[in-house]
Amino acid sequence: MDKEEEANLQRDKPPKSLARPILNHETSSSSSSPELIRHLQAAFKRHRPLNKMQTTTIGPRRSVAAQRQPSRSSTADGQRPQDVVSLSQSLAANTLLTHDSRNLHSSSSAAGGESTENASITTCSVSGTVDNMLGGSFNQQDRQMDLPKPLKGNVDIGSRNESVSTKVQSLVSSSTLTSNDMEWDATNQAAASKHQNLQSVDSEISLKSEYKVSSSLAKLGEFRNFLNQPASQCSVMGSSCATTTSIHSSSAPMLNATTQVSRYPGAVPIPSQGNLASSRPSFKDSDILHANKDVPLPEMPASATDQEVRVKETNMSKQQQCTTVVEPPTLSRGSDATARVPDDMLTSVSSQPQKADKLEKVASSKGTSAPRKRNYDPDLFFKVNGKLYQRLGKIGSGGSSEVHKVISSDCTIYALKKIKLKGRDYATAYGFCQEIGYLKKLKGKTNIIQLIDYEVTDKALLQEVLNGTMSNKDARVKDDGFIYMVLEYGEIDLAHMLSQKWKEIEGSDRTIDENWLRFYWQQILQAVNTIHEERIVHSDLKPANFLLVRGFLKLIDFGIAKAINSDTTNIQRDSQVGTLSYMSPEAFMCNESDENGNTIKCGRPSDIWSLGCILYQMVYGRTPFADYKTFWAKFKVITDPNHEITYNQLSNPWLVDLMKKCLAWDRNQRWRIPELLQHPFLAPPVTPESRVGSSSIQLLSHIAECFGSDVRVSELCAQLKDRLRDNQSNKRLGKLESITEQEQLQAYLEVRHFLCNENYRKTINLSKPCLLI
Ligand SMILES: Nc1ncnc2c1ncn2[C@@H]1O[C@H](COP(=O)(O)OP(=O)(O)OP(=O)(O)O)[C@@H](O)[C@H]1O
Repeated sequence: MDKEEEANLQRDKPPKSLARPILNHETSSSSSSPELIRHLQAAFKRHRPLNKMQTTTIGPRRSVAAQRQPSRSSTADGQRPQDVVSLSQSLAANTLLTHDSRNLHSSSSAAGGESTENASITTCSVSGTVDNMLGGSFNQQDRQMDLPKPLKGNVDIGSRNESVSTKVQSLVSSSTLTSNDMEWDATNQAAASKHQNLQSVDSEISLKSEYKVSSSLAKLGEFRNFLNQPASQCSVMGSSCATTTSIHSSSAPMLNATTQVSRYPGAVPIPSQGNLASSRPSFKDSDILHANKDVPLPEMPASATDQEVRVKETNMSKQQQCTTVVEPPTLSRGSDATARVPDDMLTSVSSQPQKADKLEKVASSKGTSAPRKRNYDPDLFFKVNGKLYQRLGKIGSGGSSEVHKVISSDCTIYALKKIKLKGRDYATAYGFCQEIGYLKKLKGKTNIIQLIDYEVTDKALLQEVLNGTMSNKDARVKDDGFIYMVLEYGEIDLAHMLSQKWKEIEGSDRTIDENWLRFYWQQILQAVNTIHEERIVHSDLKPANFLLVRGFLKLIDFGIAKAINSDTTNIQRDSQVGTLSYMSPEAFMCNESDENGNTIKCGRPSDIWSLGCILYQMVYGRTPFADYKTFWAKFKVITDPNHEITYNQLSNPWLVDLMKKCLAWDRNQRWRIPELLQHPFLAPPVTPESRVGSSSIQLLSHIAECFGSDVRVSELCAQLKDRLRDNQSNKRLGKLESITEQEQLQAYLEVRHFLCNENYRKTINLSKPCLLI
């Protein structure tokens, strides 16, 4: 943040009563990890000093502003926090590091680097708590956390297009174990697993009270248990990687996961392998979204239906662990082991969950204040519908949520979005919950981030959202209510890609590569087209909301999206929404009356405006209103129909035209996406003449370059170019149109035709024309 912005921030600071409270995020594991272990870990993190791994990012995201009220909003949104994960093992002196591609850009802000770029306004309450105009909330983001110990290896995840390289290597070896208690016997995995579960439960109490090595050992057991239970070998698609995991059980269990960049279109199927595969439905087979509806998943029967009860586990959970006998998977020895463990074996709880839950319900209905106990460490895991997800680090915090990078039991990387409902009014919570509805609707759409699983702990709220009713309007959400969304993982967002791109360009005389621009602009258009076709207006389109997944952009964050009623093309909002720099004039004036007395509404054109701002930022490295720093300055200039946006001259005039088509002040003048996809910038009108002529000319230039030292060749090429440019010649070349798909070949043939001319050849002493071409 530069000084000027800082000054602006100070100036515009909202009164305390209006300031958005800083989200009270759950403490990460780092806060609860034993001090001693931390020191040990630090000693082994040779290349990365501990202090560098922890990033503090100032990043207010969206804010709510009363209409026509000055709003304080600022951000350093582009500052994607470090996504550094350390799966460390102090005891074994091994470290597993996850280095997300975002890490590469962690210190960079979004393109343009404007602190106000992502200052935003969001709907806080459908019922209109817009007075809670929010100022910047500064979320400290700690993307680092330590994982249990007996792991060795390293993870290096990067986005494909941004030098993606993903490699996960983890090794669990008995040699890393220092305690007999923890020693793993491949022939007795079930026993060991049970033993470790007990240890982890026992250790939970000691973890909270005092830092002991033994508690870490328990955690270690817990994590090892977690990883060990799924498939002995699985191919996994998630994020950008295909993961192959094999367990070598000849001497000790060895988990060797290699994750490589791959390009798998579509959602995230997990191919089933092994003799137990049938017991575990793939994502394709089972509609995970039924989890909270009519059809319960076989792998998460009762535990999946009542998270509230589950998190209030009493000592029963311990009992469950003691009484549950989980047969270990039949692992064939050697690297080709293909047995797959059903997910319901993931936690020992799931084998007898109903009984436990019932007992617990009884206990709680009698008012028994049984101490809460889980059979997993909440600092290390999230549990969604009975499935555990290991935390790998915080990816980011939005205005309303925190998003974590997690790994599932089958070694797939996901993003887990957690929204805290406590303290929110019902309507706001309802709005958050609607994101699930939209993502469900968009299931299977390849350019939308896919919802893998979800859980809303307030079942009544979810039911209302799914039913499309809101009878409980005045109620408040239950205490400790959470929404969990397990999402496809995106490696890097467009804001960071742009930032990176502009860093490369800055200081050179290069401009943005047009093909790069076309490639991503087309994907952006297609993603937004997908939602517009589903009658959804996103309302918060910005580079940070496009994530790169396996090389393709996908749209995220439907937190403030709205459905368009079937009898209209617009939506009506109760508050202004969006991110300031990308907000359309009508979004600023939503619900006000225009000069004809009509209510101003937002619809698809509002999204088109935002797309125009994104394109402008891609082209120029800054948004169209970047010079206007404060809310009021932006408001004034964006809502002024006479304001002229500055377009610096570009070599391709179509590009300027395209931006103008999106950024027309009058929303009725803006082009729709199907038109934009046909715009000459993306689909240049090619006449046969220009096609053949230009290709030939290019080829000639190339020839001239190759024979640069030979003046005669240069001269010949120059002559040929003139001939090609000649109208007569072009007309003749146009006759070759029948093979239009082979432009290069045509060009080649044409040039060769000229060079076959003996007179020309003579001038350069060529006996055979093919020597030249
Ligand atoms: N599926 C995902 N994969 C990777 N990162 C993600 C994913 N979903 C969200 N994120 C990261 O977390 C951040 C916050 O997520 P999201 O935008 O969904 O939350 P929000 O509370 O609605 O935030 P905002 O206020 O920015 O709209 C995103 O900017 C993105 O960096």
